[in-house]
This record gives sequence, structure tokens and C-alpha cells, in this order.
Amino acid sequence: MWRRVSSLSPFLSSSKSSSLALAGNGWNACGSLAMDSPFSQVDYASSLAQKNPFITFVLGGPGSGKGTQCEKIAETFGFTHLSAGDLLRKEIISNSEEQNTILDIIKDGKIVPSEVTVKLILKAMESSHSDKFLIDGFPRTEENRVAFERIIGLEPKAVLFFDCPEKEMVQRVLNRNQGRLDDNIDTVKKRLKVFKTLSLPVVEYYSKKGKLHKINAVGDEDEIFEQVRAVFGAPEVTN
Ligand SMILES: Nc1ncnc2c1ncn2[C@@H]1O[C@H](COP(=O)(O)OP(=O)(O)O)[C@@H](O)[C@H]1O
Ligand SMILES: O=c1ccn([C@@H]2O[C@H](COP(=O)(O)OP(=O)(O)O)[C@@H](O)[C@H]2O)c(=O)[nH]1
Ligand SMILES: [Mg+2]
Repeated sequence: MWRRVSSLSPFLSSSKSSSLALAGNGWNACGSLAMDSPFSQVDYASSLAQKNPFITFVLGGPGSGKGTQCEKIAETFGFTHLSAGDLLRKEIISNSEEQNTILDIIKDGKIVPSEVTVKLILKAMESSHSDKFLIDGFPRTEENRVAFERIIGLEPKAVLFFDCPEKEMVQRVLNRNQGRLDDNIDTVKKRLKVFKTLSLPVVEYYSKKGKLHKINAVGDEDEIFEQVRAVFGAPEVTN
């Protein structure tokens, strides 16, 4: 079942004291790694997990408006916006060992190995002083999702899903005009297949967990943002 749009604002204000994300994955109730944890070598993630930031994953097909809406959310609600695609594109123009592999995968509309993407996200989160993150365009597969939980030791508190018809997504991607090597009809067709087969199961997973906020991504940017604002900003109706 899709979750109705309801406000996250009470959740946001109490996020610092929440211990939800520390359960499981080798973490004990104090937020420390258990002695027998298989991940006790991964101490670089421990300080981030102890901070327990408010993480929102932002999902949706190519061109559904994730990046556009994330900019608005970041500006309005003070989130730090991390686009997984942007982090990967930065790797391509750096001298990283993986630059050619990443380029080929993106050009082909496939998914970069989880380990690579999660490490880039972790590095970006650690170098920020923020305690509220929007992670845009990730996780794109169930394997991505599991790798994030395993390596970082945290789960999202909320997940936004921008629901957009394919025809509209294709039109937007082809008009994006940002010089992206994947904004062409061949790649977008492949990306839509990947989205349906690998990414929609992640959306379904968070729906079942009651964390999903589905946004109708058709309409003008401001209309869409009003739906998003209701998720983050409006006071929770209690009875
Ligand atoms: N609501 C909208 N209506 C029409 N075009 C939009 C809308 N939102 C975003 N766009 C445009 O569509 C393209 C894709 O948007 P973007 O935010 O990059 O999507 P995503 O990050 O999901 O791929 C961009 O050129 C953007 O300006
Ligand atoms: O977690 C991610 C995010 C992106 N990508 C790759 O980067 C491309 C572009 O992703 P981005 O989120 O920038 O695209 P958008 O959905 O915004 O068009 C994707 O098609 C994938 O090839 C990936 O492999 N893993
Ligand atoms: Mg984007």
C-alpha cells in the first residue's frame, strides 16, 4: 500500500534522539559496534551512524524531477542534497581508477557497483556537518539498498517517490539540455527497463515498510513542491 502524504515534521524535530537506525547490522543499543560484529573493521562509518542523521532517499525514474525538487527541499527545509548521479559524474572527471568503468555503465544505462556508489555517498556525508540528508537517485536496486545499510549502518527515515508516466519522463530527459551523455533516446529506453525491473522493487520495499511518500510528479514544479512541502512541513494532524 502507498502511504498517504503525511507530515514528517514531528519526526524531524526528534530525529537526533531516535535510535531506530542503530538497531541491527552489528550495532548495539549505545550505537557502538558489537564485539562480534562482522563489520567491526568498518570503523569509518561509526561516527556517522552515531550522529544518526535524518536520511531521506529520493526515488523516481529518469526525468521524474528528483533533482529539481531536491533543490527546493534543500533550500526550504535545510537538507543537504547529495545526488548519487552527480557524485558518480564527478568521479568520471576526476582521475579515479574507476572513471572509465563508471562512464561506460552510465552510458549504457546500467547500475554502478554498490560498493563504489556507497563509498562516494559515505565520503560526502562525512565531509558535511549536516544532520539532514536527501540522497537523490539512490538506492536504485535492492542490492544498493542492502549495501548502504551494511556499509553505513543506517536506514532512511523517509523515502520520497516521484511517480511520473514514461512518456513524460522521456520527453523531459530529451529536453534536459545539460550535456549529459545518457540523455539520448537509446540510453533512456535502457534506463526505463532498469528502473522497472531493478528500482521499482526498492520502491515497493519501502512502501511495505510504511516509509514511502508517493508524489504525483506531473504538473508544474511549484504544484509538485506543494505535495512535497506537505510531507516535510505541515504540522501532523493528531486526534
Ligand atoms: N514538473 C516539471 N515539469 C516539466 N519539466 C520538469 C519538471 N520538473 C523538472 N523538469 C525538467 O525535467 C528535466 C529532468 O528533471 P530532473 O530534476 O533532472 O529529473 P531527475 O533528477 O529525476 O532525472 C529537467 O530539464 C527539469 O528542468
Ligand atoms: O545510485 C546510483 C545513481 C546513479 N547511477 C548511474 O548514474 C546514472 C544517472 O543517474 P542520475 O540519478 O543522475 O539520473 P537521473 O535519474 O537524475 O536522470 C544512472 O542511470 C546510473 O547509470 C548508478 O549507477 N547508481
Ligand atoms: Mg537527477
